[in-house]
Amino acid sequence: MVVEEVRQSVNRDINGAALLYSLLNAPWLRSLLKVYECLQLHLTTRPPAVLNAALPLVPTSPDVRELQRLLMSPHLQALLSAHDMVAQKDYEPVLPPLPGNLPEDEEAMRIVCLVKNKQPLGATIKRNEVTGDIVVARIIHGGLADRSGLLHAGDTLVEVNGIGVDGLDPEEVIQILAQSQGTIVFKLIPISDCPVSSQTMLYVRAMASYCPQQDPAIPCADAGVPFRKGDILEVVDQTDMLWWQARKLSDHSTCAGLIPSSNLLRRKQREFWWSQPLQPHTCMKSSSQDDTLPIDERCVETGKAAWVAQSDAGFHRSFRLCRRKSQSNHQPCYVRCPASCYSAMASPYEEVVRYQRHPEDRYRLIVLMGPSGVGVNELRRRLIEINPQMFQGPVPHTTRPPKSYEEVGREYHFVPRETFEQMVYNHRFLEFGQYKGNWYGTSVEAVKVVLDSRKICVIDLEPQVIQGMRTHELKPYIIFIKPPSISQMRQTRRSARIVTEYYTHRPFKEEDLQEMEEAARWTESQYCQFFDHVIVNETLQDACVHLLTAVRRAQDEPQWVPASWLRPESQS
Ligand SMILES: Nc1ncnc2c1ncn2[C@@H]1O[C@H](COP(=O)(O)OP(=O)(O)OP(=O)(O)O)[C@@H](O)[C@H]1O
Repeated sequence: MVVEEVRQSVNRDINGAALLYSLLNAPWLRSLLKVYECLQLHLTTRPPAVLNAALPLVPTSPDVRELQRLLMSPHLQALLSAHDMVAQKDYEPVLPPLPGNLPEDEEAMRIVCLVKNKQPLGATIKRNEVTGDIVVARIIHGGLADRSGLLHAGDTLVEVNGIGVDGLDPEEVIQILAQSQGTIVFKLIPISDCPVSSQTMLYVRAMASYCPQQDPAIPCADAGVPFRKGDILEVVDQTDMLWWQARKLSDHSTCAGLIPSSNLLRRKQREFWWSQPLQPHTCMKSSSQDDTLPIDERCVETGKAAWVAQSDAGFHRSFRLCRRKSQSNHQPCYVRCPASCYSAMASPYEEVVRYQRHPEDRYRLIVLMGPSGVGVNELRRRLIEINPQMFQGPVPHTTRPPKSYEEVGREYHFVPRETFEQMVYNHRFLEFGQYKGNWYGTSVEAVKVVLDSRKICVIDLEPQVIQGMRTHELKPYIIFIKPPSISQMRQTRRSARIVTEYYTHRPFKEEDLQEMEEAARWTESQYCQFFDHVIVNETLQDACVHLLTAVRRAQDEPQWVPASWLRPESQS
């Protein structure tokens, strides 16, 4: 502009010196030059802080330099720019204008507009039995209505999308809601005392399965959360005595749903149990009644050759009850027992917490379980063989006299019968049984000895003993070894040998495979809630790798465990 002005002045033949003088004296040019000088100065020297509060912002401070660096980093710049984009966005659709015919007592009314997207509304309604009004019964945690913060349980509906709900059934109101597209406009009388939400953050493991679609008592089946035994649930609201709100951890859903409260589920379990035909609980029968059955000494004895050879490696063929039934007419107890003869009725939800073993803590006990013949012993043996310095089995107790090649405390702890009985009386055995007049058992102390020696104790147990061994002392990590499909077993078990009742090894027969599959299915249906991990034993090599990985995870990664294990006063 200056140049242009001078050019025009020259064209008009005006005294150039006078013009230049007046130009340089022009206040705007002087100001401009001052600004320029200041900028030049600040390029070389940093400005001092004007206020004391601004002192920490002087760029020489390392904090400020770091902040500057952080703010300049591309991902933060991207975040800020994303924020700006969102902040400037005009949201669609535009809500309709408020209805003109607002009632006189508009103070008591509230107009709520919600934009319906693909999610359900997340609220249930019911009729107030006394007044006949349609009221909001429940707001589902994390749902559309909850996130709006505008609807509350107890609000009385007056209109939905301009249609008065007076005299309508809740089902008819639901129809209006279901048919509405885009926005839903509620006219409602808000509840006077908005109840304080009693949101809890409780994690539980379901000990029973639940299907809302099959429960006629649930207030709204669509709002129900189906779950299976063993699922971890995050309970977010226990306000209602009967229906809690929870979400399944595996669902990654933000919206919760309805689950029966602990008391209600227990009641449902009991009702289900009583509705079942009466069946004898053969699993409760004392094993000592029949000396030929309770313990199959083949399980204890047949591994003898391998055992002695490998005892340096710390491997014992473990002691187990009733692994392979004899040729008697006894049915295995699982055929007769109703599914509900276990503890789910006592506490259908088990409170759980995330537990990560501290490197200084004892290792968690590793428990392998599986139907007879599936390969539990084989996998245990291989695991110990891989690293005998790390893995070890507990030494069992017996009342039988030692054999010539046996060493006290190596193969067995040989104890008198009275001692054994005293140990039984004091609940010192995880598992015990009798065979041919002698008692055998695996004691808690034997397991603790291994754990105290900073080794990982690997043991195989029958599922019936799960309840008793789930203690904070042992913190067992239970791995279920599952058979693959029968056709895969036919392939993989071609050269495998099954231990039979006559001290012999013979090839697997078709009925062995079927029995194994059936037993696995039954065990899983009854006990899957206790399984921390399941390994399908198709090929031994793969199963071994999976087992090693699972054992490492159990010791080094966070796992869900019963909350009672971590309470110091726990007597679990
Ligand atoms: N994945 C597999 N592939 C081939 N053979 C296998 C596999 N797993 C196990 N076996 C073989 O099957 C036979 C039975 O295994 P194992 O003795 O470990 O069974 P178990 O589960 O301990 O049952 P039990 O206590 O009744 O003996 C063994 O000969 C074993 O080597």
